[in-house]
Amino acid sequence: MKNIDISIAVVKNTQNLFLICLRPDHVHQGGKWEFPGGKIKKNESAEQAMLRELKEEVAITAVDYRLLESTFFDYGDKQLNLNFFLVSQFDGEALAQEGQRMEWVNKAELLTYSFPDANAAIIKKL
Ligand SMILES: Nc1nc2c([nH]c(=O)n2[C@H]2C[C@H](O)[C@@H](COP(=O)(O)OP(=O)(O)OP(=O)(O)O)O2)c(=O)[nH]1
Ligand SMILES: [Mg+2]
Repeated sequence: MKNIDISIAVVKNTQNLFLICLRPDHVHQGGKWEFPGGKIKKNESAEQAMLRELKEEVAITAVDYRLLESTFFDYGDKQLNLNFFLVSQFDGEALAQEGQRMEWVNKAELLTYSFPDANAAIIKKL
């Protein structure tokens, strides 16, 4: 099976809080918390996908951002290439667009939430 390309936005606000959302139960890695993001579409760059997913899922526009890490992770049922961006400035107010639970949490709180295994390394580095 082909690897699936994913873009993820780690959004940090001016109070050093991170934006996280709860994945619905029925999806891959359901019931885990996540950073907004999703699959990169055909003919789209990792950056474009990150910008699109942020708008679609939480209605904000990234202004200042950089690629933190691109990494491969094998879940057994799915193989992913994940591109993690750190968004340090954005326009708009984050609002969950898909009815998902959404929270702003500090670094210490972040460590107490359950994330997909692919996130462990990046969360340690934040
Ligand atoms: N959004 C997000 N996905 C993550 C994270 N960590 C992680 O392993 N994943 C995995 C879970 C999924 O297999 C994949 C993301 O796909 P997704 O379900 O969000 O895709 P999407 O937004 O395009 O959703 P859809 O339109 O296909 O329903 O990456 C994370 O922090 N955020
Ligand atoms: Mg998504």
